[in-house]
Amino acid sequence: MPAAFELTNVSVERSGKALLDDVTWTVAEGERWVVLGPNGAGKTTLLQVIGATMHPTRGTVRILGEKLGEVVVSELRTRIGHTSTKVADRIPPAESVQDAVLSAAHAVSGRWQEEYDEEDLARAQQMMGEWGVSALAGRTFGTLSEGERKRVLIARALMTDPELLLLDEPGAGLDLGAREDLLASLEVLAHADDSPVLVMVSHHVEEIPVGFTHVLLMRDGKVVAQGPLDTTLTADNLGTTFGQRIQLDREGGRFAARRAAYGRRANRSPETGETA
Ligand SMILES: Nc1ncnc2c1ncn2[C@@H]1O[C@H](COP(=O)(O)OP(=O)(O)OP(=O)(O)O)[C@@H](O)[C@H]1O
Repeated sequence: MPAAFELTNVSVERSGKALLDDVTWTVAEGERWVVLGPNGAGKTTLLQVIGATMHPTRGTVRILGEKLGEVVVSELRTRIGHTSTKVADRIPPAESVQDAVLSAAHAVSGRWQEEYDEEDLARAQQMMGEWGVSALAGRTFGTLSEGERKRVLIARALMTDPELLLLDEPGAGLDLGAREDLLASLEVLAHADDSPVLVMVSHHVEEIPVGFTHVLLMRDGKVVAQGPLDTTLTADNLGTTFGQRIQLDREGGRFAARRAAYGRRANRSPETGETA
């Protein structure tokens, strides 16, 4: 499989602080990754580098066959869908949901005088349908609940049929039902053959949709571990990432984690549930 993106010895420094510290990471087409780590680990910074909205201080970044520093980033960004609170903040509260999705076709956050054709409108309506927000098409973005907003942002991110989709904490702020609904939709996306490469940032293993294939664990700007979910998402690796002894359980492809009880062995087999 060709690489969707490739980071080699990437560091990002700001105000003398290493936000990313020597990160090397390759993601191939067809893979679905989750990036986990505590607050301040550098997850959002990492997504900004992959989304071509931040340049590294050191190292090499290749995204969708293009090398950062040698490519017109505005063109590269049209091939990448990105959802985050920053993207949400750029959408005017008075923008209709339909225009919030449609305007992605011109990579603008507020519809103004751009021209949209029938194809654009059909695509926006299809995306709103697939993400369950068609009934909200006429509502203003500023009046949406957090769960509705998250779905509209994903519909918008998929509007341009991107090759790479970056989801920064899509489950944050959602109630149990809204989270489970979103996970079910992401599970469908993860299993679809024509889906883009997916990279999702989260704080919680409970938010990993079934169908995701790989995990990257971060702490203090560094990679703690990376690789296939089955072998890399272990209690030991989570413990190192979050600085605690962790008990990890897995059932039906979903994960659950909590602090390990004192004296208990933290490593529980994800397959059998038995402690090792
Ligand atoms: N411009 C900057 N100057 C200095 N420090 C910064 C700058 N931008 C971010 N940071 C710091 O870099 C660290 C990594 O930030 P980042 O937002 O990438 O972490 P994160 O893992 O996404 O955190 P969270 O889970 O809380 O969203 C944080 O400690 C943050 O305060």
